[in-house]
Amino acid sequence: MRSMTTLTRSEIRRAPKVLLHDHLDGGLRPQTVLDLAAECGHELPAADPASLEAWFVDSADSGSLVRYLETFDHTVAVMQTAPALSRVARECVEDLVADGVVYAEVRYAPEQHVNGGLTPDEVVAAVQRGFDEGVAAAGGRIVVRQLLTAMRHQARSMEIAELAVSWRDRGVAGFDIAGAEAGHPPTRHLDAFEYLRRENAHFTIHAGEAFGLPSIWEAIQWCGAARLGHGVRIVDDITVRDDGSVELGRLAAFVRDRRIPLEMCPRSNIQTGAASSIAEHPIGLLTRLRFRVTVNTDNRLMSRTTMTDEMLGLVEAFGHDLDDLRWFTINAMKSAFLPFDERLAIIDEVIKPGYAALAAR
Ligand SMILES: O=c1[nH]cnc2c1ncn2[C@@H]1O[C@H](CO)[C@@H](O)[C@H]1O
Ligand SMILES: [Zn+2]
Repeated sequence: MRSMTTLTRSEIRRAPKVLLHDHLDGGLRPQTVLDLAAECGHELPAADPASLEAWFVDSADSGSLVRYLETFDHTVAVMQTAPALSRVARECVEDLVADGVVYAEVRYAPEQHVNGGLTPDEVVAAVQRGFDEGVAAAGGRIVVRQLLTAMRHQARSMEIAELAVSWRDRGVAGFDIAGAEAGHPPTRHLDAFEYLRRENAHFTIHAGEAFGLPSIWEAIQWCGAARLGHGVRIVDDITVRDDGSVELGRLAAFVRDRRIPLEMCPRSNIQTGAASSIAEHPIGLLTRLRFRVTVNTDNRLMSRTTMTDEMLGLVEAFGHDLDDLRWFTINAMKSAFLPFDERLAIIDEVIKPGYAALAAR
């Protein structure tokens, strides 16, 4: 896997990338947070973009998911009007295009954006407007879809699931639950997941990040999740012996056998304490064991990251080459909540030629 010459940041940036796990309210530009806070009169912990960015990163660097999530109070507070939501969505697309992302599913919780009087439906419309503007300005270099998240400690998942179904042909590709994991098992929202299954709708579940195997097991075997948000704790069901041999427990074997995609977010996991460093992150083992691993950003603001940074970190820690990055990217595109023919078209017409062009240099 170690190539003769290590990939440079600029090569990785130019490589086509696919992003399945990115939070809209975790990816704002610091200057935008400042502008929107000034407009709505929200008080922030810092007054210039550099200090504000440092505040988000330092506060998120807490070693705990619960404290990591507290930083979202400030981003969510400034995303309460249609123009604010559209601006954040448009800039998100611009930033992903600059990062070399060719397909993205961006998630957020509509129920958190109704404090200014918008209905959840108006929230989704405002975000879609921003995505459409960003995609049009990028001249078709990216395809973007929304994932609607319900907060796992709240009780609005059924309503948000219905919203996802009502928007499914207008830019929403699926559904998710997020928020503090411990004490809020996915089965609390079983009615929403059962409804989505009856509707032939797609969903992923944040599971196995701050809590272990029971959460992953419920997400897959009770709720029917098509993908796992993070899923890092699946390593608790894998034994690596001193002689290097590996044994998978039944759940880990099921996840690998069924090719259940893992939406892995290495830098975010280091901040929340789910992993201690990139080199020690379970993504190394899971990649070696050929789980369906995908690489993601989670929260570009709080983790001061991009897809290029995430992949560069993996290249540095594990010696990955262009073929490995292509493997992560095709894994992700195969796992997208987009119709099969559209996934195939992006793989054949964008991803494969993009990597071939880079390899030929
Ligand atoms: O890594 C994560 N784990 C669990 N929840 C998260 C993570 N990142 C963000 N959110 C939560 O998802 C909401 C909607 O986007 C955010 O407001 C945040 O509370
Ligand atoms: Zn997440």
